[in-house]
Amino acid sequence: MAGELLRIATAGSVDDGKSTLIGRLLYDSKSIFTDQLEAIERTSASRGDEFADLSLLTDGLRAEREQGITIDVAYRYFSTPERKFIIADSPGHVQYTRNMVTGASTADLAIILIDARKGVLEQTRRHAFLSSLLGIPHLTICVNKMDLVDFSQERFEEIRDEFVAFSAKLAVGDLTFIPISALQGDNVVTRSEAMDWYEGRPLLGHLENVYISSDRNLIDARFGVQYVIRPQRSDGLDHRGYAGTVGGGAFSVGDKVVALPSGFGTTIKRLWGPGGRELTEAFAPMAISMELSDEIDIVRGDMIVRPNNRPYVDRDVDAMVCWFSESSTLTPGASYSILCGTRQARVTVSGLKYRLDVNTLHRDEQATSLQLNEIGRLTLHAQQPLLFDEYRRNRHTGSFILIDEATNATVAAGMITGPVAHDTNVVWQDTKVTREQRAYRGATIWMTGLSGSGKSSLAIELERRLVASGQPAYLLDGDNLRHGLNADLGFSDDDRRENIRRTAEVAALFADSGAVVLVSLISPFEQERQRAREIHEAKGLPFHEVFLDTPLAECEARDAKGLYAKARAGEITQFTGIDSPYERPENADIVVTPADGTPADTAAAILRNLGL
Ligand SMILES: Nc1ncnc2c1ncn2[C@@H]1O[C@H](COP(=O)(O)OS(=O)(=O)O)[C@@H](OP(=O)(O)O)[C@H]1O
Ligand SMILES: Nc1ncnc2c1ncn2[C@@H]1O[C@H](COP(=O)(O)OP(=O)(O)O)[C@@H](O)[C@H]1O
Repeated sequence: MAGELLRIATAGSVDDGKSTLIGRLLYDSKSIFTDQLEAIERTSASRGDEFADLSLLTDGLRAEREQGITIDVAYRYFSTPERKFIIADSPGHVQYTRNMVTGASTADLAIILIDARKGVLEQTRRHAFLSSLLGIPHLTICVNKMDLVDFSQERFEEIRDEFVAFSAKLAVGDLTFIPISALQGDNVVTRSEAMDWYEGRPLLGHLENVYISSDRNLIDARFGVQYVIRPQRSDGLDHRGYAGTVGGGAFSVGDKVVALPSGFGTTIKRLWGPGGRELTEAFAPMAISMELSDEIDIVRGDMIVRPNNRPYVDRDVDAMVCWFSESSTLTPGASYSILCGTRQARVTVSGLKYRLDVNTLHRDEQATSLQLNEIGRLTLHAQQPLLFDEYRRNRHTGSFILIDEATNATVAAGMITGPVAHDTNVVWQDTKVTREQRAYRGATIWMTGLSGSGKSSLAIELERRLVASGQPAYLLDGDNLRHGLNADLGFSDDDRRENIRRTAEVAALFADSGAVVLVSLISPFEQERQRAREIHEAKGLPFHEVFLDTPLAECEARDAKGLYAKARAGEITQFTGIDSPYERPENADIVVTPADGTPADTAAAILRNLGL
């Protein structure tokens, strides 16, 4: 735990004693330079104050830093033998929401100050709501100025109970209450003798011990490409690499990865950490660079992930947004540039669902715009697919900013709720006939492989044999579906995904009716094949994935349709295996190679194998 970094956000109004508290933490943990300290003591003494006014320290520093900074969040650093700390101090004045959203979005813990005399105020509720919206895992409520209420346990408990009653409505993770006097130092760094009824740790002890390791998302490996490093012979580092920040999980040398949105698969060859140190493993939130085993086309804004754990790749997102701009308002139909991870795209506000009153949590569904500091739920439509997770799952890959293209100003920060949910007014209609009552039990046999790998030949043979044996069977061939159901789709990655999705849905309907469905579709993407399986399994239908593992060279030599020749000549583009990816199945139920013989031989073996 030693040396682990804790990011702290503070919230409170000017009078709550926030600056004094921060000053006290710095002062008592001996992180203030002596000369600065003396100056403060002199000023305080000249004012006749009994205690050194520590707010002078942070306020002074802030004033210096603020020049030219539009969003004024001051960061203070200090450390103890246990931990390192960064405090983002967002001023409590009118810009509170914007500042807090900016300063607190990466915080592990938020400190909310309550004046013991005043109790829970509207702004306390607002700060608690923002902390919960920002997904800050730990919330520490410091009931300050306890010296002014005679260190009363009763008053402390009254405030605590009131806050707990309110926060029950919010998604607050870990909640801690500490009675303090920032001015006199009670329960800040050392235990208060005046409040022996309080049995918990003082604030600093709490900050040193709060358990944060399990807050990080260690499961979803995410690496957004920030820069492409090109080979430069002069510096000896003659390689192509990708630099960025690990936004979740961990990556090791040798890991299988895919680059999104292209879907090209490869492995990690080398990793470097800060200062060019070579690593065997890198994890969030390290800034690293990565070299891959294959020269694949990756650009800034792409994301490197594991094949079996991918973010959403979608053009439509549903999000909570905080509007930052003083000079403009957010209205549906307006377009902005979105920066989501390292990816930049053009988006249009496709809908404003409601504006949220942060004080009452009331949702105004009649709202038609968002003004400065207002928060709303909306949908965005991007011109290119975005790569994202839900904010509550990953704060790094689930957040974004909106930029005004005309002024280049950041006008909003957003937290992604998820991809846009489809029409929720549609209810599943159950029918009266159960699968058991039908004469035949259906299933889907899904053939995947390169063009020319033998999918259609095998599927035709399977269908012929099944029908001959009296089993209803039906062939869904990619080429044929593209003449009708999928006539609107081309061969872009997105269109192929939609092609696979539709075909999987139709296959599941046929299978549900009792037919054995033979699907013959290149279906180049692992995630969509997996989705096809899930669509079947959700309905209790057997799904068998058959991978026609015919080498590209062999498919190209066959070239029954002359398409490879055309693709090589550049007459057709996005051709699978040539300039469009094919992700080899990781979990196929059956793998067929040319050595297995004719389609008739293979069909017979498969039917035997499946007991059909
Ligand atoms: N650019 C490009 N890439 C791949 N295939 C192409 C392309 N253009 C046309 N064709 C022909 O379309 C057939 C593939 O369609 P699918 O629906 O199976 O493809 S996919 O699953 O959506 O990737 C495929 O049929 P098969 O050869 O039977 O696989 C091709 O004949
Ligand atoms: N097992 C096999 N051995 C040799 N050639 C085959 C085999 N299966 C298919 N072929 C031939 O390969 C070509 C492409 O087959 P096809 O079934 O149309 O593939 P796909 O549907 O995957 O594009 C055809 O000329 C076909 O006769």
